[in-house]
Amino acid sequence: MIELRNVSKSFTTGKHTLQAVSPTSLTVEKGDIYGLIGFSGAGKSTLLRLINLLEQPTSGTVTVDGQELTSLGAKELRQARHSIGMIFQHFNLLSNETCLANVEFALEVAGVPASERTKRAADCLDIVGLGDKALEYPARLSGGQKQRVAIARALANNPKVLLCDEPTSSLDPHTTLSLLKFLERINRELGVTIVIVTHEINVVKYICNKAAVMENGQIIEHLDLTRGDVTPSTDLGKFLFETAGGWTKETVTYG
Ligand SMILES: Nc1ncnc2c1ncn2[C@@H]1O[C@H](COP(=O)(O)OP(=O)(O)OP(=O)(O)O)[C@@H](O)[C@H]1O
Repeated sequence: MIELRNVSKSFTTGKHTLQAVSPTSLTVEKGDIYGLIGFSGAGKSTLLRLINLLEQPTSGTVTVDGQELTSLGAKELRQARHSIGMIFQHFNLLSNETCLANVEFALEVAGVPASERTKRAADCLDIVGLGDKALEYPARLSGGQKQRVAIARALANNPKVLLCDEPTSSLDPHTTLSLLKFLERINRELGVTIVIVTHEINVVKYICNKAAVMENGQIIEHLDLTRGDVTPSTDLGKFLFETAGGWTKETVTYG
C-alpha cells in the first residue's frame, strides 16, 4: 500500500544542512497498523510527512496505492492526497467553525459538490459517534472528542491510508485507549491502512502489528508485533520496549 524507496529529507537553514531522514526504504502492507518509534528528533514525523509529500523528499520515491506520488504534478498530487487522511497531536481543527463545518471543509477542498457535503460530513460525524455535536464549536469538546472530529475530517474523503502524528499525546490514558479502539475499528471495518508516529510504546504495543525503530534519521530495526513476545535486537529497540512496561491488549480490561 505504501512504498518508500530510498527516501531522504534534508533541511537547509542558512549555511547548515540537517539530514532529518537518511536514505530509507519502508513497505507498509494494506491493512497494516504500522508504528514509527524512536527518540525525539529521530525523524519519525518527517518520515510520516514524506508519505503524503507534506515534505518533499530530497531523494527517493514514494508510492501509495500503486501511484508514484513523487512523479505527479501539483494538480494530480492534490487529487491523490484525498486518499490519504492525516491527524495530528493538537487536532488542527478550525476553531471558528462548527464540527460539521470542519468536516465539510475537507470535502470542499476535495471538490465535492456543495449539495452533497452536509450529508456526508454528518455521516462522518456519526461514524465517530459525534453526530450530536455537529453544531458545536471545537472549544466546547474534550480532547478525545476533538480528535474524533479530526478523524471524521480525515475520513471524509474515504481515504485508504490514515497517517497519525502523535495522535494520543494530548490525551489522558483512558481517552487514549478509547481512541486506539476506535482506530482499530476504522482499520478493521473500513480497511484503512494506518501509520502512527508515537513516543508511547504502550500505544504501539496495543494497536500496531508492525513497527520500525528510528534513530538519527534511519530505520534501524523492523519489528513484528503480532507474536506474543517482542524481542528487539537493537539496544534502542530493547530500551524502548523494556522501559515501556504498562499495558497490552491482554492486560487492559476496561474501556
Ligand atoms: N521544517 C524543518 N526545518 C528544519 N529542520 C526540521 C524541520 N522539520 C524537522 N526538522 C528537524 O529534523 C529532525 C527530525 O525531526 P522530526 O520532527 O522528524 O523528529 P521526530 O522523531 O518526529 O521528533 P519528535 O518525536 O520530537 O517529534 C529534527 O532535528 C528536527 O529539528
